[in-house]
Order: sequence, then structure tokens, then C-alpha cells
Amino acid sequence: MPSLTVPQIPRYIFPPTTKEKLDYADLAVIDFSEAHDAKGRAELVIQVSEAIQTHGFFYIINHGYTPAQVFHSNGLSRANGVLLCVDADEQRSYIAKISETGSFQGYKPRQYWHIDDGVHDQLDQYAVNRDVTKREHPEALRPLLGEIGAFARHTHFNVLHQILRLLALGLELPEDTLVNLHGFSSVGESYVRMMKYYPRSQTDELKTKNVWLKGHTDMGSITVLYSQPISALQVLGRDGKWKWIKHIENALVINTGDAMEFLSGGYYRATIHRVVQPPIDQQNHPRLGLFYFAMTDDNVKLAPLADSPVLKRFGIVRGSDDDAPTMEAWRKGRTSAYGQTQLKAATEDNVEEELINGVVVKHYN
Ligand SMILES: O=C(O)CCC(=O)C(=O)O
Ligand SMILES: [Fe+2]
Repeated sequence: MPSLTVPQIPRYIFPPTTKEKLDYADLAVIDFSEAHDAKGRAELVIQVSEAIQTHGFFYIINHGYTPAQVFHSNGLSRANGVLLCVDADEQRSYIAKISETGSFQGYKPRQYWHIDDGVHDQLDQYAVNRDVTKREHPEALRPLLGEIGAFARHTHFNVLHQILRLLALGLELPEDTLVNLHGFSSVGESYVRMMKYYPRSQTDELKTKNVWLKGHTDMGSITVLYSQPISALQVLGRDGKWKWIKHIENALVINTGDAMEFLSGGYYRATIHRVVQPPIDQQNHPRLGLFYFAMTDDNVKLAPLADSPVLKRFGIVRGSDDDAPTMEAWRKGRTSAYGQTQLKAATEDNVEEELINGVVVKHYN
């Protein structure tokens, strides 16, 4: 019997994975069920450090949810429903004031970002701070806020913090060094994002050479993507070639962002990735995304953790903190500029750039 409080939300029917032969990145699969004892964790530290240094992406399996739980298939289905159910008028009243506030919280209006050659994005997105009470949300979302809050909490404590412990150990720092910079209750922006990409016109595909989101790094520390079946995400390999990210049922796809690159003095580089048109057999489906974008607390200075013996061995020192942006300044600068500023051609081929807080940010074609 339908519940009286939870609205009937159209279910998203997952399309099958592609039959096309794609050039997939060969990513490490990190099994979190091995993280329970010291020996297992020591092994995972090596695997995760290597994965970040080679590809920048890795999978996590056995992260604590089954596909049947709200956070995977059902979670995507709900994301779909929420993005679909809210009518245009209501969407308008929950629009994110992205350029004014430097925050994505709320709806990003469709076509807000410039992609290339006059073509704008074709995707809906709704962002919810991990503290779901921070803002008002559209009516369709309200009955789901408890679940979204629990999802954020689970991802923050059981996924993000576990990864951060492995990364701190990889820097030979006390296990909780990075965890302490990512407090769930601190002032900061780590948030849940639901995305829905729509198929685009042939003209847009031609003008952008099939690129839906240009190659970029994420601004935060860690991005957690709940793997979904439509292929479109690619990673730029160290050999300069784009490789596809393969869907693994109920896996998480993890990458590092700018904040982690700053904190580790470049030891954990931010991953360059992009989104392109899906392969031919998946092109007629909208593509859903469910993410947790993690950032440090707002007041953290994004400068190298120079106590790390690993960084010391690499000769990485912490310069004046006056030169380092805080997480708050970095995320606001990047968020308000993204898809809005006129990018300049860089000296490298196929790269454009912009200056954010005195740091060059690159975008890749
Ligand atoms: O849709 C995806 O798979 C990735 C999206 C992405 O890279 C981003 O929003 O930063
Ligand atoms: Fe990204």
C-alpha cells in the first residue's frame, strides 16, 4: 500500500551496461572488508596510495551498503524522482545562487554552465549539504530528507573517513590527521549531489566534440561517486590518453580533488576527468548521478601537511600560510567561476586555464 507521507516517485529503470568495446582504465578495487584489522589496513594503504598516484580513480567494494539499500539503486531512483517531480516553478524558488554565494546548494538551472563554442550543459543538479536542515528543500524532497541525511552521514563516516585514514597513513602521519580536518559537524560544504544528464542535440555534440563536461579536477578533497551503469566518465591517464571508467555493480568510484593535492603538496594529485556522450547503445537514456563531494572544514588552510615524513623525503615544505587559500575561499572561488568565466588558451595543447585565488586552474579538452 502506498505510504501517505512518501510521495510516489517514478522509478528509474537502469539501462543495461554497454555492449560497446570501450578502452577502460584498469583501476584498483579496494575491498573495505579488509580494513578491519591493522594488517589489512596496512595493505590497503599501499593499494590506495598507488591507485591515486597511477590513475587517480579507484573503486571501493564492501562499503557497507547492499544494492537494495536506499543509497545505491534506490537512491538513484529517488534522485531521478526528485529531479523530475519538482515542477519548474518550485525549482525556481530553490535555485542555487551559485555566482553570488559560491555555493551549489539547491538547484543548478539547466544550461547554466558554458561547455564550449556557445554550447551550454544539459543537466539538472540538486545539491544538499550533509546537514540537511541548513536550507529549505522542495516539497518532493522533504519526506526523503531523513534518508538523505543518513546517506550523508554514512558516506562521511564509513567511506570518507576510512579513505582519509588510509591517506594519512600513506603520508606516515597519525591516522586521524585528515579526519580531523573533515568534521561532520564543523562549518563546511561536504554535500550530497544528485545529477541528471539529458541526451543532447547532434549540433551540440558536434560543436563540443561529444564532451558534456570538460576535463577538470574537483575542488574538494575526495569525491565519492555511486557507480551507475551509463558509461560517460573518463580519466586522463598519465600518458595523456582518456580512458573510460567501467561500471561495477554496487561499487563506489573514488577520486582525489584540489584540496587533497594542496594538503599533500602534490603527493596525492587531483584527478583529471571529464564526462562525454555515452556509447551508442546508451545514448537515449538520461544519466543519473549520486555523489558525495567532500571538502575539508571551511577554515582549513590548503597548505602541505609538512610534518609528513613522506613529504619531508620529497623536500616538500609548507610556505607562508598567507599564500594558501582556505577551503572556503577555494571552493567559493572555483564554484562561482565554473562554467561562467572566459577560459584562456594555455601553452599546452588542448588545455585552457583561469586564475582562482592566485592559482592557475586548468580545463582539458
Ligand atoms: O557525472 C559524472 O560521472 C562526473 C561528474 C563530475 O565530474 C563532476 O560533477 O565534477
Ligand atoms: Fe568532477
